[in-house]
Amino acid sequence: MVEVLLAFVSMSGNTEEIADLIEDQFDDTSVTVTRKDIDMDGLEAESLEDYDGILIGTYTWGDGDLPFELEDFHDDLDDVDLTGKDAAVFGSCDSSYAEYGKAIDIMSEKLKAQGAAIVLDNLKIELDPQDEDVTRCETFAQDFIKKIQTKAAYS
Ligand SMILES: Cc1cc2nc3c(=O)[nH]c(=O)nc-3n(C[C@H](O)[C@H](O)[C@H](O)COP(=O)(O)O)c2cc1C
Repeated sequence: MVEVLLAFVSMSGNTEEIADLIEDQFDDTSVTVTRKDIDMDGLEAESLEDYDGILIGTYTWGDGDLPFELEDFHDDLDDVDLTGKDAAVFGSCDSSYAEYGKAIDIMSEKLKAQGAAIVLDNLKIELDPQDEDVTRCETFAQDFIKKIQTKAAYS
């Protein structure tokens, strides 16, 4: 059984909408997805070791900063070995800010530094997903599922 974690933070619901679109793509696949709203459900960094694939969603705060709710999680990842995991990062951004979606880049870099393979380009959606963004979110999820299924088939 291939297990994927879909974990996100969302202050005003935009990143959650993206997570919903991604989660839907796992229906009727052989891949099991576990959804976590980090602010509500909590998430221990070391629990990432339990999954084959990791999808993290985040909005950006301040001047290109991680949201407060992700700071401890991000720091705790220092002690977690993600070698052998496939990962990708997504989130809602706002192009009126200079550091567009920077928290997505920060989280992606951290997962990579801990050994995960970042298998897709970071997915940055402007505010809430519009029609063309829905397709981008669905394709992102489908590509991730394909990659993780292919990897499972050869391991
Ligand atoms: C105080 C503040 C600072 C922000 N800073 C950034 C930023 O640096 N870069 C960016 O792309 N978006 C920034 N945003 C925009 C949010 O990331 C954006 O509104 C996003 O859609 C929120 O996602 P959510 O609905 O999932 O919470 C900021 C928003 C606020 C309120």
